[in-house]
Amino acid sequence: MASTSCTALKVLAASVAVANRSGTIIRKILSSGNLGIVEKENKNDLQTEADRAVQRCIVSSLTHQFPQLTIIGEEDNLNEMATADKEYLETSLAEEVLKESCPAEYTEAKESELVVWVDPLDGTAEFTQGLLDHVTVLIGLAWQGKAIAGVVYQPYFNYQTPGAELGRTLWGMIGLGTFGLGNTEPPTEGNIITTTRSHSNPTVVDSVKACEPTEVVRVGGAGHKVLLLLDGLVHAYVFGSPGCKKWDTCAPEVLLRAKGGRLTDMHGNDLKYHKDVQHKNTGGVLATLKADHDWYLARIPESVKQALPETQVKSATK
Ligand SMILES: Nc1ncnc2c1ncn2[C@@H]1O[C@H](COP(=O)(O)O)[C@@H](OP(=O)(O)O)[C@H]1O
Ligand SMILES: [Mg+2]
Ligand SMILES: [Mg+2]
Ligand SMILES: [Mg+2]
Repeated sequence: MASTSCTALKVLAASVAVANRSGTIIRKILSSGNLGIVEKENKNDLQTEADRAVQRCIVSSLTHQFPQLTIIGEEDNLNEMATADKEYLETSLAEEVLKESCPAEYTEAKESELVVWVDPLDGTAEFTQGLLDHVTVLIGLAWQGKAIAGVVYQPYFNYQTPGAELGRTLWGMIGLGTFGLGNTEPPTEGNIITTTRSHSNPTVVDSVKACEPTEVVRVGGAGHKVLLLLDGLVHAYVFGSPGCKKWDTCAPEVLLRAKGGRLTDMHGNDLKYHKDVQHKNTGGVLATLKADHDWYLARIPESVKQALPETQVKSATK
């Protein structure tokens, strides 16, 4: 099989398997009733036992199988202990990924050149408030500074539909496509914009307003907001703030771009995912699937752009 010699596809297959395993961990912790909530930088920046356990699971599982990867996760101080964490070791590879052929441009990508951006639980604020379908697990793979593959796992998809299967896995690779989706056609009328529910500020408000929405959908999670685009429920995701990080955007960006969409900062620049890049997406986030991305870019006020400088990379050669 062509895929067996493609490291990027193998790492993606392992990421899909471990993302599925993460769902079991998150659901078990929520049903235990003890979320172990910790405030990080401020009261709007929370971490739960699910964030910690899932990061340990993902980092230990990927490190065990691919020791030369660079893995950068949201939750600090967990990576070292994760290598010794046998409880959470997931070593399977997702067959549905392995059966695909590696796009020619990635056959040369070496394990030591791949950077994996991990958000063990995106939408933590909403998770603690019981808005469970806002939660996703995000694992994105970057090579030569570009997002090339990723998985978005939504552990509580369908949780309000009795009898329906709980959870869904969406994965993709640039050049291969996005898998696990249904309808992606946007609403035929209006200009529906999704943005943050729990991290708003004046530049967030100004950028949304300038894009002339007919409706604003305020929900949690960068992953969840990109799923709204991919499910054809909104036209654009507009976030005029430096609060989102590379682990929030890497995997969702792949799923969008592999379907022909775009995800840029507020200046229209592509985001960079080199291992030594600044973690914050300082230029904000603008994402579209079928809508005219440049139309939204043209409406972002100069004052917002000035407040959101482009992200710096220490060395763009890695
Ligand atoms: N001002 C801010 N401070 C900290 N994190 C922020 C932030 N703005 C956005 N984020 C992070 O970006 C992600 C999407 O934010 P939002 O749901 O508000 O759109 C969340 O990821 P996590 O839930 O993984 O921490 C959130 O924490
Ligand atoms: Mg967080
Ligand atoms: Mg996040
Ligand atoms: Mg998170």
